[in-house]
Amino acid sequence: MTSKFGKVRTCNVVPPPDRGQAECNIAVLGITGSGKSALTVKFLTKRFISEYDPNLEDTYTSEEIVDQHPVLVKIMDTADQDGPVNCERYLTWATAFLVVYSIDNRQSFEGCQQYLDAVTLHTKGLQPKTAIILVGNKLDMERYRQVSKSDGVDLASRYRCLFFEVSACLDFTSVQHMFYEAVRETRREAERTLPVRPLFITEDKPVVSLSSASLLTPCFKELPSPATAKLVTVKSSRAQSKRRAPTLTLLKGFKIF
Ligand SMILES: Nc1nc2c(ncn2[C@@H]2O[C@H](COP(=O)(O)OP(=O)(O)OP(=O)(O)O)[C@@H](O)[C@H]2O)c(=O)[nH]1
Repeated sequence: MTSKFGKVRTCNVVPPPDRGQAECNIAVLGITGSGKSALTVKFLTKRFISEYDPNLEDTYTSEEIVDQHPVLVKIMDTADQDGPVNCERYLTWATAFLVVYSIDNRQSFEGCQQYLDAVTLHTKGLQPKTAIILVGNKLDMERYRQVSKSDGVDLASRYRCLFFEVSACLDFTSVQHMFYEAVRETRREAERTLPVRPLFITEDKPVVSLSSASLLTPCFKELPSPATAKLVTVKSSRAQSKRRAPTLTLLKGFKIF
């Protein structure tokens, strides 16, 4: 078929996105002491914080560029004292979950299952699917390891989720990669579930870019303009009744290496 634009053919492509703000809400879960705060802070600041208030539960917002596309990453560093009991606050909020255990603590690994159960039960049948990542933290504690890597792999495959072993006190890149994978998984799922409808496009020049960030849904849309600097903000979720310290003491009360 020809037209005044040249040769035309019918293709199935994803419709152009609406231009809004790309967001990815990541909830970090796991039993106390597994390293949720340390991983969150490492990702946000590239630093390892060794002392913290275990009762804090905060949500952080950071402007990131993932695969050349800007995204507002929101991270809820949860503080469940009794496992996933009152977990509606993050189950309904998150588009991705990091379920963290410590490789030197078998109990923390066993504790992961209740989080994985809660998340998979809540997200069952949801479209787009929710990204879930199992994280074995404290990789630097190899000599005290109580959870083998294959145990982690097996658990992850049982719940069909991604799996990483990292350390909050070693290299930043692998921690960043893990958070970025949560963003990518959310993106991929958003793309996968977009309705496909036929469009006419010319063969002479591309009309619609099929780059990953151009295929976005309302839960994951593009930022209007690229972010130039990393901006991290902190917001109290006020979800945790045991919360004691004010949010903005985040970096004041910590030892930073
Ligand atoms: N060696 C080592 N220690 C870590 C690592 N990550 C965290 N820690 C330490 O483990 C302890 C618990 O870390 P947190 O990040 O506070 O753990 P959490 O899961 O947030 O704990 P809650 O806030 O109580 O829920 C702290 O003393 C951290 O310094 C790690 O990768 N390696």
